[in-house]
Amino acid sequence: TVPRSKGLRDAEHQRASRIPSQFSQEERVAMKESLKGAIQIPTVSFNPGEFNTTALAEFGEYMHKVFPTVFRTSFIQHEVVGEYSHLFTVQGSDPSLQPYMLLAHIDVVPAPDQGWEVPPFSGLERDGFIYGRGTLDNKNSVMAILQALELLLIRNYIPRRSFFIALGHDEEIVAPGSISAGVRGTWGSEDLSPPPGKGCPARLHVDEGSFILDGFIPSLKKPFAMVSVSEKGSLDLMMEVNMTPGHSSAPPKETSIGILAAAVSRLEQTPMPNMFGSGPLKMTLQQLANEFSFPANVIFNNLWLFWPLVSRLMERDDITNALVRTTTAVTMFNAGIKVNVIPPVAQATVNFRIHPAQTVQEVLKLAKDIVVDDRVQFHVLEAFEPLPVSPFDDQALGYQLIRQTIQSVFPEINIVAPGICIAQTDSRHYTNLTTGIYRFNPLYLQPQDFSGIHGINERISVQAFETQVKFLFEFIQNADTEQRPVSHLHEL
Ligand SMILES: CCCCCCCC/C=C\CCCCCCCC(=O)N[C@@H](CCC(N)=O)C(=O)O
Ligand SMILES: [Zn+2]
Ligand SMILES: [Zn+2]
Repeated sequence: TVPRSKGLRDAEHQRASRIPSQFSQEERVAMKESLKGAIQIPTVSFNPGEFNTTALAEFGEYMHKVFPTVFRTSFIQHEVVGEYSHLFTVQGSDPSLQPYMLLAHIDVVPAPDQGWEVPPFSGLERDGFIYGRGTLDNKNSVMAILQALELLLIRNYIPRRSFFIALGHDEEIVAPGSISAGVRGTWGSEDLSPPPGKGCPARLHVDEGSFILDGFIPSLKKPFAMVSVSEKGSLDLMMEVNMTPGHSSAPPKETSIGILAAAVSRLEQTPMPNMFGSGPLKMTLQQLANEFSFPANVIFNNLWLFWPLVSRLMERDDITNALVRTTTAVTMFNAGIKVNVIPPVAQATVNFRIHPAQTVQEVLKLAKDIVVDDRVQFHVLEAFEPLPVSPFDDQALGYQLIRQTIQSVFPEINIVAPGICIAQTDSRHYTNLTTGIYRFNPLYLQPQDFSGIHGINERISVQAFETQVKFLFEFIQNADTEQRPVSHLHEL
């Protein structure tokens, strides 16, 4: 008999053992209640080393409670890393298949009650939405990943391809990241080659960092899925002015506050150069070109001619502006000790998000050239370069797995395009592990929803969360493909 081709056997195997992503009403109610419970635990991270450790510990116990099958399955190893991060190793039946990693984070940014329609840690459901800090960034992913795995295990699923689930507790802190440090600790130090029996380090990461984008570009009526294949760099710059304090009844021409305020104002009034045309954005727009209505479709199909117009139009909106340049955000200003004392010191912190066409050093020099005042001292608090672009061609197995799952779970979406994450994610800590780092949250995002991320009234629809669980339920099974990276195939 003629042996079946591996591909055919693989497809047949996939179909034969496929578990349909259909959930009972009881399971659907349980999953949304589990998310609500997660939101109610205030796992806030404030500054390096400043976390709500009580809440983080409570969250660890909560996961055991709502996902019992995950924790009692023999081929799943659970490790606590850095006291409050969690690393799950799900051992597949075919150790020859390179594993992948699903990333999410447990911690959330603070959320003062002010402006919220419901208390930010209530997890209340209103009009089909679950409200709360972390519903989009990023407890939805934490809970969806574990929920999908729990539902698969209940249905006697055994993965063929191993995978890791890394749930960090300090993603919102701009710092080395405990879970990635913990992964290094688990798998070995620098080269991240694991000790024997630990399996290969992951070759594909899926993390937060993009969505199915709906309504972000005028004249693009249809939503499209943008998979972030890179992310911007970041520079946290503290500027400081020191002066001799004194009695405010005889003030100098300029105080430290006045000098620094003028410097900060110059930075705000002098945007960094528009870098449109370099980086993933142009690829994103070229893939979208035919989705635009006339005359936009002509413009986006001829960016060689119309790029000056497009780059100017993208500057008008804060979010698309973030795609074409390094952004400058003055986020902190501290000065003054008393109303009748000349302030001895003024400090301001500026958060730059660096466009992939620039480097930390270039931005630092540009900032100094804009400030042009030797009385202003520059202190770099934290900085990292824009990330490399992950492969997204037809041979990039990781990207294609995501695309395949998007098309099966969101059949109405006919464009999946590579893009760049305008924010940062923990995935940057894994660049020495793999080139296959992708950022995608399988849910629709509209501009008004984006304002909830780190803002007020962050919320996710019950339907969107259920679909996110479905996506992961499908993705984990899709990853069981036997396809292996061969010479012309990128590693996972
Ligand atoms: C051409 C199409 C238009 C594209 C519009 C993009 C819309 C925005 C989409 C996604 C943005 C991602 C936001 C979610 C991820 C945020 C992750 C986060 O908050 N990270 C923090 C932590 C930083 C760190 N760990 O160092 C941050 O970025 O500050
Ligand atoms: Zn996040
Ligand atoms: Zn965040």
